[in-house]
Amino acid sequence: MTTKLTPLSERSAWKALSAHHQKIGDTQLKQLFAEDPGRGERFTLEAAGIFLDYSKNRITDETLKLLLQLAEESGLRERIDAMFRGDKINITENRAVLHVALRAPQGEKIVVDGEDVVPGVHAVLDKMAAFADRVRSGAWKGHTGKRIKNVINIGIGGSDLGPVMAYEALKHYSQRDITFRFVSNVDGTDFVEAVQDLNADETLFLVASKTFTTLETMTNAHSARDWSLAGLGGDEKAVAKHFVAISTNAKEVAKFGIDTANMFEFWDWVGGRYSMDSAIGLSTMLAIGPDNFRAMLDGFHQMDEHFRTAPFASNLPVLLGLLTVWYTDFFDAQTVAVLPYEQYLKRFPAYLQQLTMESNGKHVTLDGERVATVTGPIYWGEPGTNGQHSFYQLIHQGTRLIPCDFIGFYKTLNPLGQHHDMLMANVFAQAEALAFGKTAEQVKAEGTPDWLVPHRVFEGNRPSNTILADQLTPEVLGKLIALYEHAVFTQGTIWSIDSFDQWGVELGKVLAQKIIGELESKTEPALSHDTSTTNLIRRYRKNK
Ligand SMILES: O=P(O)(O)OC[C@H]1O[C@H](O)[C@H](O)[C@@H](O)[C@@H]1O
Repeated sequence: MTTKLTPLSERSAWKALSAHHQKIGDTQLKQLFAEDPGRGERFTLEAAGIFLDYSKNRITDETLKLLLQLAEESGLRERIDAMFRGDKINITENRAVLHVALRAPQGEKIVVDGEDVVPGVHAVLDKMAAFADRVRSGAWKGHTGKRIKNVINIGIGGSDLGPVMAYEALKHYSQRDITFRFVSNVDGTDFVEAVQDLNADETLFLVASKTFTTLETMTNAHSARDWSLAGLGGDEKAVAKHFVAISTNAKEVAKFGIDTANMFEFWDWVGGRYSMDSAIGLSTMLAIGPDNFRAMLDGFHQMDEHFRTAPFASNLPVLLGLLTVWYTDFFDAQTVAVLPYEQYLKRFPAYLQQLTMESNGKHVTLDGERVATVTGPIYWGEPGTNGQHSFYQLIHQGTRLIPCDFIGFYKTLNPLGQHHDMLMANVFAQAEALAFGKTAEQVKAEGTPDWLVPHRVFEGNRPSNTILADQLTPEVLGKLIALYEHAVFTQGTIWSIDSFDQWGVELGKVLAQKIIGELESKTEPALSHDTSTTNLIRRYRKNK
């Protein structure tokens, strides 16, 4: 970093926000709505076909003004420009951060190390499309001449969560005569269960790994290779028809035994958790076809352009990101619940967990100083209405403040009687109940005995966003994901952290490597761990 950043707590907007929070922090949403009849319409924003109602947040016009000022003071504009320009803003890995280039239309120019990366992106997309067409049409044959009926993606983290989420989200558009499965865990059960009813001669494995060195993925890929060869008469030549690789690391791909002609490339400027729209999305393209995949990319791009060009006050990802900072740092909210009222988005919260928490789970600033404020909240959630019958109790009546993002669609992909209206009624009802609650007077007026009244009171004043879109199409999915990607970027910029590295995952990996040897050694290993770890290892060795 060339210029040293003003520490967050010394930025004038931050100080003003602290004072402002003292003043309005306890103000009730009920009061804010009563005082301002236009609030429910004014605090909304529609862009790129995504509608956001943020009126049920504990904010006033002044809060918004100060949050937007904080974005300016934190250099958000410059950071956005730097990212889109291909600057190496991932400073700890000295890398550009260019997931936006993955959806840049042909003809756009984004230069990294003197090279325009956009033509390469489109060359890979074309290669993926040609391959996907062959597999989907049956032109691509397995080793024994049969068509591919099963596709198994082997990957973990960003090489799994994005593909699974997108496959589930876009299942409506998928080719139903191909079975898709996803193997990620190094627990052998994951692989064994995924293949137990499949024939090797009809099964294609996609080995997805940015580094192609990840322990879990390589272990699963080797087991897949053994399983394939066993089912195909042990002929090594079969590998070429049943394995393709998706990676940035051609050397390791070749070492594994996959012909690099069967490799779909991406680049070090694509972070794992930002890679589901790169070649890592090959399973998605195989499922929904190249046209739908391109429509998804177009959706991403529309949100990218909105984020890049819209003034902050009318910028969806900026507002979403700033509101999260507001609750995390001033209300001590530790989590954000993401609640999609759309069954197809059932894996969206899990996907967002890596996107948000691996990005902003950081405790040092870009300057290497310990942060002075709290950073990345915990994201979690389940699709509605299921969550309502499980954990919503705590959101409504517990002691914690949990800001919620409700996500819903005007139209369902599966019209069925009254189902969709019922589903959406629940979105609106939950947000209303959280915000406005139910007073003791109201409870009493219903004839509730006095002793029961406190139990039945809803305090309200629980904030939420409601995000609405037309229908869950590939394009809309792209927009939604980009919305969160850029909201995470906005948060990371305010906190002045590197949202694009993930050093926190390293230590456990290194220690596990050592312990694997200790668990497997034939002779009693000399152990030099703490007494707890030593004891656990000994106990496992004795009982395994
Ligand atoms: O794609 P790979 O190189 O196999 O990495 C898979 C995942 O593992 C790492 O540990 C990181 O925490 C993730 O960011 C990454 O997505």
